[in-house]
This record gives sequence, C-alpha cells and structure tokens, in this order.
Amino acid sequence: MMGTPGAAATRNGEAPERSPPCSPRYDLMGKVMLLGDSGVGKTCFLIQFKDGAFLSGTFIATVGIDFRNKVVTVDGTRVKLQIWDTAGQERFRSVTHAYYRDAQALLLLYDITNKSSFDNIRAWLTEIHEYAQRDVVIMLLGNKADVSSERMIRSEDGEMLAREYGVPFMETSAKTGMNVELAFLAIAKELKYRAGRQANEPSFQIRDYVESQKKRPSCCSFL
Ligand SMILES: Nc1nc2c(ncn2[C@@H]2O[C@H](COP(=O)(O)OP(=O)(O)OP(=O)(O)O)[C@@H](O)[C@H]2O)c(=O)[nH]1
Ligand SMILES: [Mg+2]
Repeated sequence: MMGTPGAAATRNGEAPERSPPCSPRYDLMGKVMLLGDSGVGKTCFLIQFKDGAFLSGTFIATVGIDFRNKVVTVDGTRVKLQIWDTAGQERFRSVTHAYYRDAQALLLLYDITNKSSFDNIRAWLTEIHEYAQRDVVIMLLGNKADVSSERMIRSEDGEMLAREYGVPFMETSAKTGMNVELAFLAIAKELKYRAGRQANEPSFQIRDYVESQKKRPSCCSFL
C-alpha cells in the first residue's frame, strides 16, 4: 500500500488527522519509520507487533513503503502509532527519503547474523541526519537475536555503536517477539512525554527506560 507523508505528532483535536469513524480513539499520534538494510526483518518486526505473528518461510522483500496503525496505552494516554515499513533495497531509497521528514521516531534495524547490515548502520545514520527532523527519536535494534548459532555481531558492538550516537539500543527477535513491544512502547512514552509534560511529572529518559526493561538473549555472552 502506498501512502503520503502527513501531520506531525499532535494532541488529538488540535491538528486533526482524518480518520474513519470506526477507528479507535486516541489522545496522541506519532509516525514511526522502520529502517535498515533489506532482509534485516523490518516487515516481520511490524507484523509481530501488530498481529503477534511471525512470517516464516520465503522472504518477500517490501516494495516501496507501507504502513500500519496501532494504538498503545502508556500511563493512561492512548498513543496511536502510525508505523511505516520501508523497503531496504537501495532502488527504493528515493521513495523513502520523502517520508523521513514527517517521522517523529525511527527504528533502525540490523541483523545480528549479517555483518554488512551492521556495517551499514553508520550510512543509515548519515542519511537520517540528512533527511529526518533534527529531534527525531532514533532507536538502534539488533534483530534476529534468536539465531544465536549464526551470530556475527556481538551485543557489546551494538551497544558501543549506539552509545557513540547517543541512541537507545537493544537486541530483538521478530520471531520470538523479544523486545518488540518494548521498542514501540518506549517510543510511545517518549512521544507522550514530549507532547505535553505535566508539572511535577518526572522527566523521562528513553535510554534509561530501555536499559531497565529490555530482555537480553540468554545464550550469547560468550561471543
Ligand atoms: N530467525 C529470525 N528470522 C527473521 C527475524 N526477522 C525476520 N526474519 C526473517 O528474515 C527474512 C527477512 O525478513 P523481512 O521482515 O521480510 O525483512 P525486511 O527488513 O522487511 O526486508 P525488505 O522489505 O527487503 O527491506 C525473512 O525470511 C524472515 O522470516 C527474526 O527475528 N528471527
Ligand atoms: Mg520488508
């Protein structure tokens, strides 16, 4: 499905997004984009979050760009996440660039079993800095953490890279669901915090939140 870039994260009612009458109510909405090389698992990550299912079998690369909506409730606030699933293949880059500008959050994935997908993260970050909003929330995710036997990238390497860029990091599995919901909940919490901080509300640090909540794969500390 193709869509168009649109409105920024807003309180419901202030800058309304046209939504069908049957869509669930929400207090706040934000656009999230999934980025990363082809095959790292972006589409599976989204399907796992949206439907709780894993697409195994033949890999079908995404063509162009697509989105799904899901409303999550964080601390009593309903946050509608409009999640854009991009094509990782180089030939679709010019299509996806146009969508960066409207995103409030970017989930940048690599595949822990694929070294080049990790090596390309720096190039992705350069691209993000070129096309995205300056204050966009970025999270680095090392996906396919369930495949410990083929691991090429140590968890510590992901952590180090994330620290260098000042972004939260965790390993995930679109297959088992490990840390998938947490990634989106952390984004939703950050968007809620940014949209309107109440007096006396403690400040929210997304990196601390992710560090305190994330699960670690049980098998791979020997690498
Ligand atoms: N074991 C395992 N396999 C995964 C995981 N996530 C994705 N895969 C597999 O990896 C392949 C690629 O997954 P996709 O989600 O289609 O990859 P993508 O990033 O959307 O790729 P493009 O659409 O080309 O950008 C598929 O065969 C999936 O079944 C995971 O967490 N664990
Ligand atoms: Mg895809």
